Amino acid sequence: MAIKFGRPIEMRDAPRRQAALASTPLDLAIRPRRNRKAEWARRLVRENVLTTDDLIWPMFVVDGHNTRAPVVSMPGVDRLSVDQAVRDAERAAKLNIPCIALFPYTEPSLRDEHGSEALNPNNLVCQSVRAIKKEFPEIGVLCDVALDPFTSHGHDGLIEDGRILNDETVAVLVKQALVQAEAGCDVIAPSDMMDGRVGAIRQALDEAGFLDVQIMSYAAKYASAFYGPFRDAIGSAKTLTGDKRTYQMDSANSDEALREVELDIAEGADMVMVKPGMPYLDVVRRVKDTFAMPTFVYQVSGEYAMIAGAAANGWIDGDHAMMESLLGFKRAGADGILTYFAPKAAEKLKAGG
Ligand SMILES: NCc1[nH]cc(CCC(=O)O)c1CC(=O)O
Ligand SMILES: [Mg+2]
Repeated sequence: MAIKFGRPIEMRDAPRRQAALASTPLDLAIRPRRNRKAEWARRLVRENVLTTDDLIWPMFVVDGHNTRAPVVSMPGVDRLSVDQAVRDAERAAKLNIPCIALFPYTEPSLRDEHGSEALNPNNLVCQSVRAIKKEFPEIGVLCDVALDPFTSHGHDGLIEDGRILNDETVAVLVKQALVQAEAGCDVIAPSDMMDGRVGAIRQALDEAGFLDVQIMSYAAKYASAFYGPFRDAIGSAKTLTGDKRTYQMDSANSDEALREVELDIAEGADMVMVKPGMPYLDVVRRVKDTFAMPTFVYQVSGEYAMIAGAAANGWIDGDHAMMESLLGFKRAGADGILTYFAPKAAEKLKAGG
């Protein structure tokens, strides 16, 4: 039979209506449904799996004690005081989740034009890293490097006359990364999209003796509407002036993503990331196929909100949509996923999927 992913030539003029109504079996040698006939058969031919080893759990930390403050636009996600972040780190450790990621809600009084609080060795992120590593040294801790949680204008870098300054920002990010490494952070994750920051951070880490601190670069990070709930969570949504399109990537591009990733690898990134996730699965696939690097994807706040919000309204099966979306990242070639669903997914996997 002449067939190449389309309708077989021989079938082109076949009387389809007659075949559909016929009571005799179709003369089909090939019936793809056979391999789907039972759960054991589906398991046997399954091409991709999601495991707990694939998960990184992003958490939001806030000042206070014994506090869990819900993020309204992310049903099921709270801002945690440091003591509670330690409790969730314990939950992560018990679930065998390899790594957690920390993002601060900075008090508005501590935000300024230069994001100075980012360099405070006792800021919320550093406090959390120390507290978590002290009790659970075996869990990986990743810290985001960018100024947006700390700036009064909500941008990831320094501004002059409405322009985000690249090289001046990189100099500050290097200091931020060193402060985090000093606190005990295992993975530095620059999310700012300034040019040249991976190389500058790698050099500074090495000079300071942090040879084993890894860099996971947000290499292909797009200017996305899907970051909205995250900006609610860290409190930058209301203050952000303008948008981030002069540094984050244009959604229309994927060749450019390969150039960005290539640069970050050359500058010393140990792992690379594509972000957001679901609208950019093609980019994940291209990056993985092109560079064969440890490739991560961030299922961002807006993606989480779509699934969790629809599930809360009874519009979709939340657990099923969660697992389907995570498996989609694996199918696209991702080695791991940053997702707010991490604890829920890990619990489901532990219970047998
Ligand atoms: N540079 C900060 C940063 N790090 C991670 C996210 C988004 C994560 C999410 O939406 O879940 C952002 C937001 C942004 O760039 O505006
Ligand atoms: Mg870059």
